[in-house]
Amino acid sequence: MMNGGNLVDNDSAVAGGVEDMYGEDIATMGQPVTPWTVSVASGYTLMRDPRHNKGVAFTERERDAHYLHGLLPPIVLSQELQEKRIMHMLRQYKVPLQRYMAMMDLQERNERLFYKLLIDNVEELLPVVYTPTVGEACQKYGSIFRRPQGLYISLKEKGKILEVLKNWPERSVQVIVVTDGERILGLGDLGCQGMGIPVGKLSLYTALGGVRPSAVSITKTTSFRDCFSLFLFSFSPNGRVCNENGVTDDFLQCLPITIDVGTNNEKLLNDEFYIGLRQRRATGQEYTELLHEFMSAVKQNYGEKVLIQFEDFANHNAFELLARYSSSHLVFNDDIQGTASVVLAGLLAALKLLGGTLADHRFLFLGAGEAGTGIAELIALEMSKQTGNPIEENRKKIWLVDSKGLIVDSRKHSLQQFKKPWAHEHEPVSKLVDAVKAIKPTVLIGTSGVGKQFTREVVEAMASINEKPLIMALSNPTSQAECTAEEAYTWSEGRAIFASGSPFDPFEYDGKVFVPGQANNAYIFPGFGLGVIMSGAIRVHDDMLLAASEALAAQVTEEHFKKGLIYPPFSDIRKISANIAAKVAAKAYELGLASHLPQPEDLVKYAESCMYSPVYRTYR
Ligand SMILES: O=C([O-])CC(=O)C(=O)O
Ligand SMILES: [Mg+2]
Repeated sequence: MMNGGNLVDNDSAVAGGVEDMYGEDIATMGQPVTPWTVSVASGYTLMRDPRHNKGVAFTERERDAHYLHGLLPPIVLSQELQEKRIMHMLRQYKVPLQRYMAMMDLQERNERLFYKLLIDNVEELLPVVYTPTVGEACQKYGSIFRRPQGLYISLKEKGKILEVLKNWPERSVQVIVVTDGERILGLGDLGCQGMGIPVGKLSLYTALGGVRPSAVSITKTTSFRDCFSLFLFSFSPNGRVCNENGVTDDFLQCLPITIDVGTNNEKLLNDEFYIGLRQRRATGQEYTELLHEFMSAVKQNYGEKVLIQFEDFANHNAFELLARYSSSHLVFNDDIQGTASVVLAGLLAALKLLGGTLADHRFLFLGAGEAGTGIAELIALEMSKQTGNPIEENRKKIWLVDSKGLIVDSRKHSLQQFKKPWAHEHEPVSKLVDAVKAIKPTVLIGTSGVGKQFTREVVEAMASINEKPLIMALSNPTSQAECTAEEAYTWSEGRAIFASGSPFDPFEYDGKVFVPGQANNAYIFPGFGLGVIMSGAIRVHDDMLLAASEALAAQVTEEHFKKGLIYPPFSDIRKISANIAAKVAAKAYELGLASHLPQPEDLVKYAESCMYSPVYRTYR
């Protein structure tokens, strides 16, 4: 039974909170906790433990109780002042990668301070720990490598994956984000260096969605043997030292994983600092078997209810993995489903500006991969919900262009499976601008992974067809965006409604300030995951994605619309995530997929009470 764990006094579990999953959440903030299960003669180890370290914020009483005197300068600072100091330091760095490295160092040193910074300064720091900077970090991961983060599973571990999972010190993992590094953002194959993505995504799970973090504390790395010898000296006030596995903490956690099957990136293969297997990618049966072993081992080790988020797999594997495991595992593909949900939310909100219903619009995509076809399908599904029309009818309002031109019926025989539903009757059209002129879309969506494809001609064509062209340039990072905010506003003479995957600054055109929205799946997956976890959902259902989209769209207010925004600001993300979580959980209960019974009465309040808070706890 996973109860409050050892950081919280078990007797004082309070109302609210997910009692059997979370001990240390907002609902228990006021109570003192024991930072250390195995107390030792010197507090030095406590200070080196990122999960419990507070640096100069340790109070006099804590310094007394935990043998810290002399190990710290005399000053005692508040967490707020520490935060101010580090923000000031970060702003001195002009190179984004330096900020990224400073943030990673902070995460490794003082986890709560890291999350406090991230939560309080989300709009400023999201581009540092996430897109676009995380993309550059992955490209240079070998050169900037310090302490390993996350779990690496390579071809070398074939046949032993379960053992490797057991090397990870946390037993109670709740969310896994896994990549094989083949399609990192729009940057392509970065092999093992894709690890930056699962690490970054899981930081957002915690900062934006309140799911417990993934960093490892020293207590939990203690082996049974170490525990035993320490046990001879002392034991913790609540009497719990280690269980028989040498694991001292039952909290449910996040786990970043990279599966290394090689890389086809020549530059990395020749890079002396590359951290992965120096071989070309395994494919076919070898790949399938490794992934199958992985999926089975995860279920065996962590049980049915661990949420496995697939991230940045190449198209040819992403669809298949999702299809193969969605009936046996709790799986979610962020690039297909998360992106679809966030874009649909933007469209639902944009209807207030554009008028009409979803079914009144025509959609053209550049890019027919995971994001493109995932979004297209969810739009068609929502249209069906709204109109009662069969989904095949609705698909006809949605057109996709790939690298060979408009997807049309005459190409059907040579198309990959996931593109086939979008092959409608039409003459072949090879260029995007001609497709815009032929299809006359009201909405243009870029999911190609290739930058600068929405040229002046394309945007002007959209603006000549539509009073308010809706243009979404979703490819990440910024370098891969189909066009910039400035280009969209200028070339449409200030008429475009624009959103992008990576952030752009506000832009002034003709005396008016336009604030571009960020249509990034970071709006959805943290709240979505929280909703799945708090309801104990056993499977992901498309209706849960639709519920998430509707919940996000409902957070856009009149004030946002006035600025041309179709997404609420990221600064409100914790509240937004709680609302998304509540709607997703409600849908899981309605569909009979929830296993945490009975259903809490007020799901929003419940979600909020479960969320991790980065404020320092008071130590006994
Ligand atoms: O990471 C992001 O910013 C969004 C995403 O999933 C991707 O581009 O693959
Ligand atoms: Mg992704």
